[in-house]
Parts: sequence; structure tokens; C-alpha cells
Amino acid sequence: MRTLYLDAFSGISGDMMIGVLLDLGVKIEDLKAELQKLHLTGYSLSAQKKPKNAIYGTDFDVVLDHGSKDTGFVEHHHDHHHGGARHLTEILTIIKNSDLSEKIKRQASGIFTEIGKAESQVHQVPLNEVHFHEVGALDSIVDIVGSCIALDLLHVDHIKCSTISDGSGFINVAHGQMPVPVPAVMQMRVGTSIPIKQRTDVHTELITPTGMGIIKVLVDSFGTISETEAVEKVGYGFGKRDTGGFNALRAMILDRSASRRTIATTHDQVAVLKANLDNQTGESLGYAAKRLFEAGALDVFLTPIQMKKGRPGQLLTVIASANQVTKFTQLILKNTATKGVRYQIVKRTIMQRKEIVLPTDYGDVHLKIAQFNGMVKATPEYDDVAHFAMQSGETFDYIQTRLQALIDTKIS
Ligand SMILES: O=C([S-])c1cc(C(=O)S)c[n+]([C@@H]2O[C@H](COP(=O)(O)O)[C@@H](O)[C@H]2O)c1
Ligand code: NI
Repeated sequence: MRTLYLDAFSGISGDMMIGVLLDLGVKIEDLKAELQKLHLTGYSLSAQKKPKNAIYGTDFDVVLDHGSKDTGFVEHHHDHHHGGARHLTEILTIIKNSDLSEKIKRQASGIFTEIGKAESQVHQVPLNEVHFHEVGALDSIVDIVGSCIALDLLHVDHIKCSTISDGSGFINVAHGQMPVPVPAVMQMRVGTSIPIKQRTDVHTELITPTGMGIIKVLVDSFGTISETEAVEKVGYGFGKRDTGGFNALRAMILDRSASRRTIATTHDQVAVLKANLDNQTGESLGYAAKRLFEAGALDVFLTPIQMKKGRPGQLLTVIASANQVTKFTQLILKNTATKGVRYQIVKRTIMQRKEIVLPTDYGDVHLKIAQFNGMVKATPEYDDVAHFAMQSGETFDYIQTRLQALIDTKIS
């Protein structure tokens, strides 16, 4: 499974999103060709590879034929702008009547509707009366539809996002002062668990309403990069605001390398390291286990035991490669309260393992296949089951049972 990971340490805007996708390899000609399917004129695209703080990335911009962009996102209080405005419904019609794929139409309309609903709530105007200033609307259409197109061109199966940073304080827009996160962003947060962290060192907006709409509609999960995922490529899309720091959206293409390896041997040796612990808190032990996993332990587990003087304790067991006894002994001594570590090198029989991809109605599923002396065990990859469950709205157990039944008919 190919995952796009958004590392939003400096927030997200439409320009940053398209910039980072171009930086990851999407061709601007392909993006332009797809955008033509909207049948809109009056703009051109600019994408420049350049350094910021000595780090190379892509600076993307929508250049409007009639010059400057609207600084405010929506005009709904000022009747004098009505002549040049585009209602949400008009924008949804432009998308609907385009020659874009159904998937892109659904995603882009979803993002516009989320932003429209937030503006409608914040400014207390009915949804069908929310309208976008003509110039700002064109910029937003290209940013939003362009983000959906560029993502499609990148061919990823899953989008995961870090905690998103926003700034703090206030910004000035066409209608006056607004608190950060700006009201539309805060409104879109309602009813979600999208993780946002406010940076007190940045006194401007880092998450724009467009950026938040993209996150809300397109991101499948939030969290950190897991240990089993390998980073294939890194890109940077620059933001326009002067934040006093490195203002970019970083994104990575991830692949699950660790679980994808083929194991051909059937016998090997591993080290089993143990320590009895009766004077360490649960928090501290949890931290130690995390560090041991991060260092490459094959397994780490704690077993409740009864120790001397009637003390309840924990037996820490670490399984590691046979040649890493010294490294793991040092890590256990450093991160736990023990003064000694027992270890043994043990023989192990292992099933030969490989991974294959099986197309299913839900999408491609990665199968872990283990074989030994005529026995075969084939199981679907956890991440795929979780992804399909989230996408379809079915439970994890339902998807797992269905996939397992399909696999069993194919394997037998
Ligand atoms: O003009 C209006 S009403 C306006 C409202 C809001 C709210 O949060 S409500 C925010 N803004 C600001 O406009 C710019 C453009 O946003 P994009 O998403 O198009 O990049 C941005 O600074 C918004 O915070 C305007
Ligand atoms: Ni507004």
C-alpha cells in the first residue's frame, strides 16, 4: 500500500498542497491538462523549484489574468460585490458539468461544501447564499480541484496526516481582524478529532480554510509514521506567509518495507533477553518498550510476575537478532531500573514468508503468505483491512472475515 504522509508542521493551504504534490513528482503539464476539463479561463499556473532556508522545494501559485487575488475568502456581507460573485451552487455546477472523473468531482465538491457550511455557520447566512468573490473563487477552484487532481496523479491508496500546526494571535483580512485558527477553520473542526496544535511562536495563520477543507475531506487517518513503513520520497511545498520560520508543507511517500520482505530460511537463531522489574512505573516501562521496538527489537513484552518480599513485578522479555545482544543489553540497562540482564541465544524454526498482492472488490490487498512442510498460512495485511473498513464504513471484523474467505478460496 502506498501512503502519502502529510507532515504539517507549518500548517496547510491550497498552494502548499499542490506545491508538495508537484515536488513529489506530479508533472505540471498533466495537472494543467486535467484542469482544462473544468473549461475555465483567466488563470495560469506557476511552479518554481527553489530553496527556502537552503532547503529545495516547490513554490506553487495560481496567477490570475486580472491581477491581484481577493484577500478575503468569501463575500457575503457586501451587496456591492454580488455582481462579480460566484455562489457555492454555481461552483458546484461548474464542477458537475466538467469532464473530470466522478471521483475528483465528488472530492472537490465535498471540499467546497465543507468550506461553504463553515462560512454559513460563522456568518449566519444560509448555505445557498454563501458566495465566493469572483477572483478569489477562481483561485480557490484551481487550488481545490488541482489538489484532488494532483493526488489522483500521484497514485496513492491512503493519506495520513500528522498533527497539524496552526499559528496564534490575529490576522487582518478584507473584513477586519480574525483570530487564529481563523473562524472557518475552527468551525470545520467541530465534530471531528482532527489534531491541531497551536504554535505560540508563530503569530499568523498557518491553516487556511482551503487547507482545512482538503484535510477534512481527503485525509484517511492521523498519526505518526509507523516503524514498518519505509520512506520512499520526500517533497516540500512552500507557503506564502512570513512565519519567521521554515514555512512549508512536507510530504512523504511511504511503503511498508518491513512486512514486505521475503524470508527464505526455515531455521535461524535469535537472542532472548530478560529482566525482572519491581521498582519502575507503568509509564516508564511503556516508554522503555517503545524505545526497544524503535531500536529494532523483533518483539518486546511484559509478563506480570510475583517477586521476592511479596512484590508484584514485570518480566521484560526482548527478542532480537542474535548479533545484537550488546546493543539491547545496553538499552535495557539504560531504560529500566534493572541492574542485570539475562540472555540466551535460542534456535528458532520459522515458516518461509513472502508477500503478494491480490486484487479484490475493495482494492488491492497485500497478503502475508507463510509456508513450511506443506502447511500454508495466508493472512491479509492489517493496514489494508483497517483502510477498507474505514473507506466502506463496515467493521474491521467484517472486512477481515470477507477477505480471509476470499483468500482461502484462492489459496486452497
Ligand atoms: O473573507 C472572509 S469572510 C474570510 C473568512 C474567513 C473565515 O475563517 S470565516 C477567513 N478568511 C481568510 O481569507 C484568506 C483566504 O483563504 P483561502 O482558504 O482561500 O486561502 C485566508 O487568510 C482566510 O483565513 C476570509
Ligand atoms: Ni468568512
